[in-house]
Amino acid sequence: MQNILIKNIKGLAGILENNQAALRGANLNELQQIENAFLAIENGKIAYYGKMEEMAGINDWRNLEIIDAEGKFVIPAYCDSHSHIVFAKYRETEFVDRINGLTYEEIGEKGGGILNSANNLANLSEDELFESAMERLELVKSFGTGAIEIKSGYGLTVTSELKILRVIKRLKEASDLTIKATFLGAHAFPAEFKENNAGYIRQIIDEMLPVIEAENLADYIDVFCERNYFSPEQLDEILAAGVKHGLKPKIHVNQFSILGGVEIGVKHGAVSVDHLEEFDENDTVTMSKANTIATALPSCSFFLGIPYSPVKKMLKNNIAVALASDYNPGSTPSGNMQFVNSLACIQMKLTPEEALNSTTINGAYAMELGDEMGSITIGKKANLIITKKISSLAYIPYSFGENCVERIILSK
Ligand SMILES: N=CN[C@@H](CCC(=O)O)C(=O)O
Ligand SMILES: [Zn+2]
Repeated sequence: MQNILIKNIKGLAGILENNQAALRGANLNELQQIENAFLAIENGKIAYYGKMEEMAGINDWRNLEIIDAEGKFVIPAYCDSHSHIVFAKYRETEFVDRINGLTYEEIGEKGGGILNSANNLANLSEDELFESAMERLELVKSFGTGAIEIKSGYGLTVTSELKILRVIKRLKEASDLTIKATFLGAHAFPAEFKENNAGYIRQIIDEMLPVIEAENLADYIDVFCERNYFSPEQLDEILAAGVKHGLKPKIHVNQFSILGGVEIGVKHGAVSVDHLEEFDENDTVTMSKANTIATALPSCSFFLGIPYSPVKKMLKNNIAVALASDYNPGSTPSGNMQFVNSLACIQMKLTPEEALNSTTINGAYAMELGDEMGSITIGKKANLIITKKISSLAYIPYSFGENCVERIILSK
């Protein structure tokens, strides 16, 4: 990567030195900023930054791309810690079904939903899945995403789950985004295991996990713990097996109902527990004492018309909160993290600063990438957004639907 000097930056925001963990409570509202700044990138890393008048520090001007960012902001690229972007087809017919009165849960019960996506995916080749997922990665990159977690979960057979994870492994190599892979074989019970749940769980534990470990196909294990999907007991069993195979949990819990999944995730050392549209006092107590990050997915609430996760209350209780897209064909057909910031402010009442920190540094920690990216920090990877000319940082969530990103700089 060529060395880069960005000069005349209107506002360099998201500066964070000497930080070692996800931000909590009032710290999430702190967004350190330098006006009229410069930032220098050497060998893909943030080498120096400061006020324009301090720019003399740079001594090697050879092989240097100079970017004039007058009127523009430089912020960390978004870290999207929850997505399902390897899928076969969008599901807009279910969208129309919902407009006509069916609920997301009723569509799932009729064999639509996740099972529909699994049927669509079964016949596609690894190459076809790779091509469409690469296009989605380019799309989210254009909206400012620099790192993303991608789940399997639309396979639901040994062959198809491994196929998806092999696609994600190829994406990790081919894309300039930083990618983490999550095994979500426990996304739904396939129709043939409807009466024999234990049989499918045996496939996950005895046939999928050993191959995943042997081929190093995943970083995390996920389970959709929900009524009609996986019970708390099944969650417990699958997480224990995943941990034995070296995978840390990052799980789907409390989307529609509270079944005790948060506590089980924390017990197994989950990096994050995700969704949390439903969240009670027990969950609050558990999460305020845990290192586990609470990841909310406001675009899913927006699209399905379900409650927004009570993140403002979580912040008051000192819980580490991240926000992610949940990009998938069923509940969230968008991976636009600027829109996530808009919903965070408009619907969840976060400040623009809290929203930005939740989608950058805390998103990075929710993928165990907090030491490498997610903030403007000397020595971190230069994963940055240069905005268009905008009046203030609050303009980004305020101008929902607009793309405020002019350029994204990424290094892996
Ligand atoms: N809720 C479970 N999984 C996905 C949606 C899956 C689908 O509808 O295809 C989610 O996180 O929202
Ligand atoms: Zn999800």
